[in-house]
Amino acid sequence: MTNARSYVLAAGGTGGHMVPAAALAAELASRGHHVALVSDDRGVRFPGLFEDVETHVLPAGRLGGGPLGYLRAGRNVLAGRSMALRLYKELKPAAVIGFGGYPALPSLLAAFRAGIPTVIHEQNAVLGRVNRFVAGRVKAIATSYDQVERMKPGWTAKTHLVGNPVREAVLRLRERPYPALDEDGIFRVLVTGGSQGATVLSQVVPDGLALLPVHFRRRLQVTHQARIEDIDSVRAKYQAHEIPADLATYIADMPEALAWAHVVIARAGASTIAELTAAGRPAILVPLPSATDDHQTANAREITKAGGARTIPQRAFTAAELAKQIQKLGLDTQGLENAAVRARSCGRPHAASDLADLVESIHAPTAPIAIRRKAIQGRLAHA
Ligand SMILES: CC(=O)N[C@H]1[C@@H](OP(=O)(O)OP(=O)(O)OC[C@H]2O[C@@H](n3ccc(=O)[nH]c3=O)[C@H](O)[C@@H]2O)O[C@H](CO)[C@@H](O)[C@@H]1O
Repeated sequence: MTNARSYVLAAGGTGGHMVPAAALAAELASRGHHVALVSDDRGVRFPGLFEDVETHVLPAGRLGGGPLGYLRAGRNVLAGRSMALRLYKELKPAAVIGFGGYPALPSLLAAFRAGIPTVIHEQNAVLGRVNRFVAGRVKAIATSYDQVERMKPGWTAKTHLVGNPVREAVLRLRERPYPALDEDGIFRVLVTGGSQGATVLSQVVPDGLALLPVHFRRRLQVTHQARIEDIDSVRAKYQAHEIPADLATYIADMPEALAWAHVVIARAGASTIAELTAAGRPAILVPLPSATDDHQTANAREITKAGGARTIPQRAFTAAELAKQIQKLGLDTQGLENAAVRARSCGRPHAASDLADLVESIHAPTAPIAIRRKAIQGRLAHA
């Protein structure tokens, strides 16, 4: 393939950064390009995402922790940048694509130093810290929402709305109908707190579901992702309430869990929202209040406004409130199906291919190796 290029993807360690990076890696690989991932220890080991991708761990630093913390972080960033420069000599990437998170920073700084074109992708409705730090110097900024807070007017010309790429298996759910729901049939609830789980969902959801009238409670089938330290108490609660529940600290096959869910109770992490809107699943969202710049509340806005989700701030997320919301939803089959359609209407199913198009359009100042060689041979032939 003459236009095969090498690309480096740089992403932080949480699922919110790694999942879209994996979706772009798959899309670029399917176009014949070579892709390498640069991340931290956590990122490269993310379950089920990068088995077929070349991975590199670089030191990175998280800013904060007083003067000593900053010093340590600065040292790590510089060490990571030097290692990335050595890596680029070998890989000769046509572009470096950052997905935010501190582990992405050294790779982007190295790309600036080496004159390699850069693209950043922002998953959230608020530009994250690392992306904000580098946004002025990158060639293109890809966003997931129409409205992104913390952007500067000077960046508009290089900003492209592509959406937040999801896994192929999630995208396929778009063509599957909302699971059949009849008034006395099984009602499936999926509970997920993002890649790290969320204690508040474990504290509130089992007790909230237990408050439902008995005929509704008997219809419930729950899949609940809980943090390791919470899982035993969550299991005990569901058993005590006689609500059938499958529990996991990490749901390995999230596309399948989503496929069957009638309603999803979740945090409002960027990939969770992208998956709900790709598949079209109604949701009750409880944004993480401590998220930087309250970005999860911002992420939840579009799907909530469209009528595909209800957002409950964590301070108001009580068992009684949850029971009220679930009962309202569960008793209105048509309303739930409408909410599924509205959630789906917010999806951006071409995100991975639009982002790959953008990346391919950002050429390195020099052409890819194969083409360059051909051009030199051509020039020699004409000499
Ligand atoms: C706590 C925190 O700081 N979270 C941030 C983190 O995402 P965080 O990883 O918490 O959450 P996201 O919703 O963005 O992504 C979670 C991903 O993990 C997958 N998953 C999750 C649970 C599970 O059991 N199985 C599974 O496969 C989900 O399907 C999804 O693809 O980065 C996102 C993107 O910058 C932010 O929007 C989030 O606010």
